[in-house]
Amino acid sequence: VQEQNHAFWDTQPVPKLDQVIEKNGPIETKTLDDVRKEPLSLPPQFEWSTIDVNDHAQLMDVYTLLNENYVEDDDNMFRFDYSVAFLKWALQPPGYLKQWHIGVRVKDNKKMVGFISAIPATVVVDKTENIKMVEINFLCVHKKLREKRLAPVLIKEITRLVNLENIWQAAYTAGIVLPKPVATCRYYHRSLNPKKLVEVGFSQIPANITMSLLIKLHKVPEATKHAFRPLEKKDVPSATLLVQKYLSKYSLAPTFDEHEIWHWFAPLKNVMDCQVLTDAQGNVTDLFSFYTLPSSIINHPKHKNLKAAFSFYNVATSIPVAELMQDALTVAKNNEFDVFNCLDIFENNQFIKDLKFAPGDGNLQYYLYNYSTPTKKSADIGLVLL
Ligand SMILES: CCCCCCCCCCCCCC(=O)CSCCNC(=O)CCNC(=O)[C@H](O)C(C)(C)COP(=O)(O)OP(=O)(O)OC[C@H]1O[C@@H](n2cnc3c(N)ncnc32)[C@H](O)[C@@H]1OP(=O)(O)O
Ligand SMILES: CN(C)Cc1n[nH]c2ccc(-c3ccc(F)cc3OCCn3ccnc3)cc12
Repeated sequence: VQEQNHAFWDTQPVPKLDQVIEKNGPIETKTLDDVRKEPLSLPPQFEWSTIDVNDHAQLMDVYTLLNENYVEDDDNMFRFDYSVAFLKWALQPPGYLKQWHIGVRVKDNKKMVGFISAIPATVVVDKTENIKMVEINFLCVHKKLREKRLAPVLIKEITRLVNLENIWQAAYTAGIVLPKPVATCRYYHRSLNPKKLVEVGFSQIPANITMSLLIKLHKVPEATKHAFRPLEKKDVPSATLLVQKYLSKYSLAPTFDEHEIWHWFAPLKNVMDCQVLTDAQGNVTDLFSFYTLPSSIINHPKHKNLKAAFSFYNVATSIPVAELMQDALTVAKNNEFDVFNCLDIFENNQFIKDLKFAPGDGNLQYYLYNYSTPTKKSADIGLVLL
């Protein structure tokens, strides 16, 4: 029995928490005529503000709002610190629309106090349904304006602007349980700089082992075992075929055309690392990728930031996946990352233990908006949201 009453989510086309779902399909069907033409009303002291991420000042407003008010861990010790370059990359994939980068500002002083974004994506559900949808991300309300029901207004406004483009489904993830998770995934951390992680309280030193032993236990090879090199534009055709073939095995996965592959996987300093192995014909046979997402360390005297790598998409066909990821750890360590994070999605359970990942303290829930589908196991998920 589910006691929770979700005053907003119970009005939305999402399955109830206690609903058992048998088949796939939209929950409601509307036409453009049903979509409001004017923006949702905000409380009188606020105004909508479409963010032009090509305008550095406006992008800085988004950066600052998130840097000060975005997702924290359960103990409020760390807060994600998405960089300016990361946000520009995340918000401007092929086909992006600037009207889907929505800010809320205080009318008097133009201070940004809210944000939500949508980017276009094609997501395949249960290997059969190719759905043109959006990925929703970076929902944020300033700490001083919490629990005033502003989030539902932001969500309804982005829904309206997406519907106006004749798109009726969305994918999103969150650390909290809402109606109704498509999958509940766990996250895992591989220490690369155990001394700093212990100093900042990210991890504890296990009983009766010394720091020097902890460091030794987490050593990674100084050089990769295989001849990985950064992805280049010439690799895009074969990398696209490799990634597409791999993702088609999963029950929730995106499709990427060549433009999207180049956008999401092109190496970008402090944002995206992607390295490949190729065969004698120059075709990509193996690929690892991870993104750079530091966290601010809240109120620490010595350390201000934790440099974290987050596993993105990885494909191994000529070597075992554990060797692919071992080399990814080496590249991350050599680039001064403190920790390498991944979820228990894809076939990640095949390397999480052997490569000494430790479980994190929470879950990441996957959601679809206006689409019913039977619950998936984590290992069925082939989609990564930033
Ligand atoms: C066809 C297109 C469709 C597009 C849209 C698809 C859907 C997209 C959905 C969005 C996906 C975002 C994905 C994403 O960005 C990745 S998840 C990260 C979300 N952001 C953060 O956690 C940052 C820190 N927290 C905040 O800024 C605020 O706490 C937020 C803004 C989160 C809530 O602000 P607040 O001041 O704390 O709360 P009220 O305004 O009073 O509102 C309370 C209502 O909001 C519901 N709530 C709370 N957190 C939520 C969350 N993370 N998703 C969805 N709903 C969330 C909550 O259940 C309640 O509804 P209920 O009463 O029914 O339970
Ligand atoms: C996915 N994307 C939507 C951001 C997002 N939103 N909500 C979240 C909740 C957990 C994770 C997450 C995902 C993978 C991972 F290895 C660790 C994580 O969080 C650790 C706890 N934490 C939160 C902030 N600083 C530390 C991401 C997110």
